[in-house]
Amino acid sequence: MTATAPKGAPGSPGSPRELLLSRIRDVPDYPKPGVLFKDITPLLADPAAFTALTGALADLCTRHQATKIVGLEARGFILGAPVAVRAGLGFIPVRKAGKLPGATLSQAYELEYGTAEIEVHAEDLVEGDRVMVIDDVLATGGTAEASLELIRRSGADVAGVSVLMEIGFLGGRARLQAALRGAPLEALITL
Ligand SMILES: O=P(O)(O)OC[C@H]1O[C@H](OP(=O)(O)OP(=O)(O)O)[C@H](O)[C@@H]1O
Ligand SMILES: Nc1ncnc2[nH]cnc12
Repeated sequence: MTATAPKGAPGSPGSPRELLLSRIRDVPDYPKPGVLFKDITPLLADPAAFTALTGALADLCTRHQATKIVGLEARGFILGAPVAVRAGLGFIPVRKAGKLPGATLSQAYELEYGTAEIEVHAEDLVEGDRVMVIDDVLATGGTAEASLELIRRSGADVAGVSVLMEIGFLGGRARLQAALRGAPLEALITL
């Protein structure tokens, strides 16, 4: 007799992971030669997949007792806002520099080439908050690392970082270790 994984088991056909994976489109050489871009727009367009995704991320927020959600511009907004609604938590946007009207905390970080800067409204995160960072992709980890610096500088605690997918060979997990200070980094899919 041949053993088969039950429908819905992790990694089996029909599992939530397989559903999500099947809705991520690979686009070679975008936005520049040599990059395999992971396009989530097919997943966003599929209500069953989008619902499964936001439910899984909201469960992580509940499990880690988050009290606020930070979403990283721009794709982290698309995921983080419905996750916040599902988890019953407030949503805090971390934006690229120059987009927020109030007093901000800013953090510069290294990209593959050059530097970038992200900001959060200073009043949005305070001591006592437990913040879950939500994004679609963890690649080199530079963006997530800068967001953790912002959260720590605000006085808030980090409940974790939760992403749809981690591109393992780019080393983001190792880069984030120090900034996580033991908080969990979870990816629904590791590539
Ligand atoms: O781990 P890293 O190497 O920092 O890369 C991951 C980040 O890159 C992408 O955002 P991008 O800056 O392309 O912006 P977008 O969401 O506005 O497309 C992605 O949504 C993550 O935020
Ligand atoms: N390969 C990739 N695909 C989608 N988003 C990304 N952000 C950083 N690297 C990426």
